[in-house]
Amino acid sequence: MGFRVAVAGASGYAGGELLRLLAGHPQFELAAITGHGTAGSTVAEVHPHLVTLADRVLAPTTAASLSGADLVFLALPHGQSGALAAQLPAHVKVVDLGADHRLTDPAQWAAYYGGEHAGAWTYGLPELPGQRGLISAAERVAATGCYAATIILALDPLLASGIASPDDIVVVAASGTSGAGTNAKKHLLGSEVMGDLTGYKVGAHQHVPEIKQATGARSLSMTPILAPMPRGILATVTAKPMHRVTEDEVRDVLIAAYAEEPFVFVQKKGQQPHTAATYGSNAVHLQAVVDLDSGRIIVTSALDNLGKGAAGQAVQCANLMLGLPETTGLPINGVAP
Ligand SMILES: NC(=O)C1=CN([C@@H]2O[C@H](COP(=O)(O)OP(=O)(O)OC[C@H]3O[C@@H](n4cnc5c(N)ncnc54)[C@H](OP(=O)(O)O)[C@@H]3O)[C@@H](O)[C@H]2O)C=CC1
Ligand SMILES: CC(=O)N[C@@H](CCC(=O)OP(=O)(O)O)C(=O)O
Repeated sequence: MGFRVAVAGASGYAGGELLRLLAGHPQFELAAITGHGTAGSTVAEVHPHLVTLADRVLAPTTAASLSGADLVFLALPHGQSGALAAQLPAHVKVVDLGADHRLTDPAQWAAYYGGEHAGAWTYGLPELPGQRGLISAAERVAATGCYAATIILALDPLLASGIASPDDIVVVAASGTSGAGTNAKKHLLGSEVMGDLTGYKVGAHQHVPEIKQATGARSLSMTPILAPMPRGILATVTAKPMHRVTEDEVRDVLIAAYAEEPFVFVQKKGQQPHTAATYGSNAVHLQAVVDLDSGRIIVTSALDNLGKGAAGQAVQCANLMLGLPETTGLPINGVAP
């Protein structure tokens, strides 16, 4: 039996990637698709790459237009999901791609986002130990942030195994420009982004509390960098080992943590993850080394911010919530070159 799914915020980058995945999903039928300023436009006008949906028209984003679906994906700006989700009937399952329902601590929400805290939902990262069952049983799921997914998947096995200290974790991570959404266009003109690297939100990125909440990290410093590419995140996660460790020991921790995971790939020794290798897929590529000088553990992690970082993650959660095989409709191989 198939399911009817709806997408709110379908004109955005995350919404567009959702439409692309849902159009190829064998068990999902697209019910409503909605936009805000673009309501009334066709998909051809906002996403010319989605030719099989070209004539579909975006409805306004209202509870009434979304309520006919079995499951609704919300791909709206921060602060817009809470009120809308509260108006949806209880029998409609919801996956929120935004941040509104990720944090359990209202004080952390206030510190990093501001405004009223909408309350926490089940956190949508199936690879976290114990989380898959919770997602399967949930009616409402808050999918991960894009940086958060990249970093949590690199860090959690280190902390869960006790091989690394939860204190003094340092992350440097570069993101493609689609991470900033379509509204950032004016500030992300190609002529300004091409040939440039810059840090932003340095020392105060909103995904820090999310990563700490998911992994139990106690102290984490994160430096995000805007990279001149449309998609992809590469994170380097550097942690202090609890005792002297070898590269093989750290790699074994990652390999054991993800042995049964369909979307997480620990690279062969000597290889490093490439963002381009994850484009268009729901895969995460990881590698671990031990720093020759400091002895610190360095895990590098790459994914597609619109794939496993957003739309792919959301579809993975939706599959679980609807009792489908988790990998249904999700590409594992990337697109290259
Ligand atoms: N981009 C990414 O890599 C990731 C994004 N996310 C999250 O997904 C969500 C969407 O992100 P993204 O697609 O990048 O953002 P975009 O800015 O590209 O898209 C935002 C969408 O929300 C709609 N919208 C804008 N304002 C309002 C409003 N006031 N009320 C209702 N709808 C509105 C827009 O409609 P219209 O265009 O018609 O005005 C558009 O469909 C965000 O919460 C983001 O943080 C999560 C992980 C990764
Ligand atoms: C390049 C860029 O600006 N990226 C955004 C990603 C934010 C995002 O998508 O946030 P959520 O995943 O929490 O929804 C940023 O760093 O804020």
